[in-house]
Amino acid sequence: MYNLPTNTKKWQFDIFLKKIFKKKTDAPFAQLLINVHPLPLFHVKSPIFLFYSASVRQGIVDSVKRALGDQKVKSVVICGQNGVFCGGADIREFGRQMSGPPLVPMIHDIEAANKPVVAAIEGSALGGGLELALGCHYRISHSKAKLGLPEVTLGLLPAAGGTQRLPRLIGVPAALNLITTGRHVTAAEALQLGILDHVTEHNTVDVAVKFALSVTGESLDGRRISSFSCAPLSDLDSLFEEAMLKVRGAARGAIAPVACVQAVRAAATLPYAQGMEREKELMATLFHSGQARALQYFFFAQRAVGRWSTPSGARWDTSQPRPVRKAAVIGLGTMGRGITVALAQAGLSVVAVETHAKQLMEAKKAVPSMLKRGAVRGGTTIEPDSITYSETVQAVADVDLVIEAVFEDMALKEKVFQQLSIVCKPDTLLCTNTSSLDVDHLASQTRHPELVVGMHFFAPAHVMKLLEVVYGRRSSPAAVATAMQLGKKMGKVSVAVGNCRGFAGNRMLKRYLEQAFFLLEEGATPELVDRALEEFGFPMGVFRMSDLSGLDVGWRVRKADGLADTSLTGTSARVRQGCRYSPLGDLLCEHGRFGQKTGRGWYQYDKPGGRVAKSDPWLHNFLDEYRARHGLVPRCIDQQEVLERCLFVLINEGFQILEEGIAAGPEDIDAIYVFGYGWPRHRGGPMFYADMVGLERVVERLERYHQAHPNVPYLQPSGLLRRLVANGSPPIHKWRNVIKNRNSQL
Ligand SMILES: C[C@H](O)[C@H](C)C(=O)SCCNC(=O)CCNC(=O)[C@H](O)C(C)(C)COP(=O)([O-])OP(=O)([O-])OC[C@H]1O[C@@H](n2cnc3c(N)ncnc32)[C@H](O)[C@@H]1OP(=O)([O-])[O-]
Repeated sequence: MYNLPTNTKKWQFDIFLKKIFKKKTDAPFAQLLINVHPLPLFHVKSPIFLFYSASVRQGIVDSVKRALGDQKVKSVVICGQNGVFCGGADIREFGRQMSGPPLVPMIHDIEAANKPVVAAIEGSALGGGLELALGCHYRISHSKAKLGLPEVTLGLLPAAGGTQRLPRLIGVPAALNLITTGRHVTAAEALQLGILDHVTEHNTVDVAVKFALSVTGESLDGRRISSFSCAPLSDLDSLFEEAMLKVRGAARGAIAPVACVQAVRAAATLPYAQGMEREKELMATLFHSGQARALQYFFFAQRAVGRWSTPSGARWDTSQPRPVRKAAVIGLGTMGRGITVALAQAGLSVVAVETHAKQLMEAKKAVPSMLKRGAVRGGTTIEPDSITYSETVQAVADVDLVIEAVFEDMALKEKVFQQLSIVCKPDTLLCTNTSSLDVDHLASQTRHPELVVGMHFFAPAHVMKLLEVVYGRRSSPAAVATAMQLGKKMGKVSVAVGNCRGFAGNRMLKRYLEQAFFLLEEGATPELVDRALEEFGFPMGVFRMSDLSGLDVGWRVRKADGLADTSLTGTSARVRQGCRYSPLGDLLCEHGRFGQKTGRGWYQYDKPGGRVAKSDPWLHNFLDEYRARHGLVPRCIDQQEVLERCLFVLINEGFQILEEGIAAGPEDIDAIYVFGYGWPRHRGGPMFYADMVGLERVVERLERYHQAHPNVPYLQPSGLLRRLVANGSPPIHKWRNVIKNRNSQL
């Protein structure tokens, strides 16, 4: 077996072949194993996209041509390098001018070859990588490999024959599922589906070589997938109608899944060549789309947040995380239970503490069933004794890290941190799951404030991917690094943010919610506002979401802030600290309308805990009376205004957060909103959306709404937003430079 360095030039490859031929001619098996240009993958800094980097594609095209043209070569094995086959196209290249030999003809040449070509798959065979393997006559894989056509997650479709060959190989229903979801499958599932011919635990290339030798000279007619027909289906139309309904329902406006269904339909209804034309046509509708740009931006954004930094100069690559083997959770309410489950699922031993006997009992029942459901979903098994329960904080004396998740009340949390500071080992990290309270204040309750950080989980904590890691003024780099790493170990996307009221996510959400309330005052209805946001792509509009999370949660915070005072009348009823305020949410709560949990909120539900929201005539009367009482004349509000007021204030607060250094870059805010608040991924995130809409337009609209509502100061465009526009609205990947120059802190 011969390996070539990745940057092998064509002429070097020729010399390599000459040397091989010279040396091996007398070898027993004259069939030459052509390691068709080792395909390095995922070496950071190494080029990943082998098919689209012209030189690599040229290298592959040349070596395959040479191998296929050489009479002495009886079979070919295509394999990767460093245990990875190929992750498909280099996504970074999509924004650039494409060059070099096209992918499709190369795969055709391999498929049409008159000698067996075997793909030896290790690590990943994704996108164009799997499409190459589908062009081969046989596919051998290592048992740990992952395979898939994830193009739809990048706003694209498999455009190198994947939509035409996969349905012919494994059938339309299975291919539809893989292509419209973009999910990765294990080698075992790929074998069961019929994608693979053999799975091995051993050296895949060796097995592939032996296999390639064993099939030398055999007919390949039955091995050229493009010549297959799709397995007949009883009712093709209803299958595709159903599939289209399903993707449209799940896609919430994303266009790639719809195009994927159309492309697979072509495979089921058209001859291969016409199907390939259809695939090409559909890819052309996606390739330069805004959604594809948004999804490809987000592919890198969610990886960029791992490279965190803080204003004090702490960074991901210079801060050493501490090992965390044993953790504790204080408070076993809804959040505490979810965090306990997530820690156990990450393989940690957990001490779960609840001082209220009833709540402890309920948690002891709930947590095991949550773990069981998780085990079924994730195929994971949890050691039954990995969680121990206790009624006293003393039980956490020997843990490495504690997450406090008691009721959202500062006085209660202060007491817990004072206790922990006494009970725990001096180097134990003390973390709080508060969603808005002051982390620095809690740190000041302890002997080691440098070991205090926020770990803000999102409900349900064992399901939601987002984790805001909140660093305080005195949090040490090691404390931040440890929390970030633990988050990753729990399968979370951890985003480092600074300590301020509501941190990043909830701080922006407050502005979004307030604008929604103001829109109701001015004539909108919850239905109109929610429809606009759901058509934009949110899974739930702001009012349906509030009903789900409970109106009383926000009410408690507003009361704690001294805002929720419905005894005020006249103009002062709708003004707080000189700014406009809407008591609508407070009034609803005073009517006991907390949302789904009470069966009444902004909508009505068939019973307390009901999930299906129905318009509520009571609510509409209540709004009419409220407007009349405050002399508000309702006006016609369209979806555009709803979107601009709700989303642009959220975005503007995002810029304010970047300006203050609370978040290091736009990717952090976009990851927070996509993974924590349902911002549609195919819109990239709030900051990317602002870049797409145009920063000038965002400024112009905000100024227009501020003129109309001068007592809403945060409608004024933030300084950073104005500065970016003054700097010619540079593209989003250049914003960090503008931020850096302004903010010496960063
Ligand atoms: C014609 C054809 O039909 C079409 C058109 C296509 O083929 S479209 C392309 C289809 N292919 C994909 O969608 C595969 C995408 N990649 C992944 O799913 C994962 O990467 C992975 C393979 C499962 C490995 O996960 P990982 O967790 O081990 O490492 P990582 O942190 O994710 O990645 C490690 C580093 O590699 C970078 N990277 C990974 N895949 C990349 C890719 N395809 N292009 C460019 N960079 C990539 C990534 O940004 C990171 O960089 P940095 O942050 O270190 O600077």
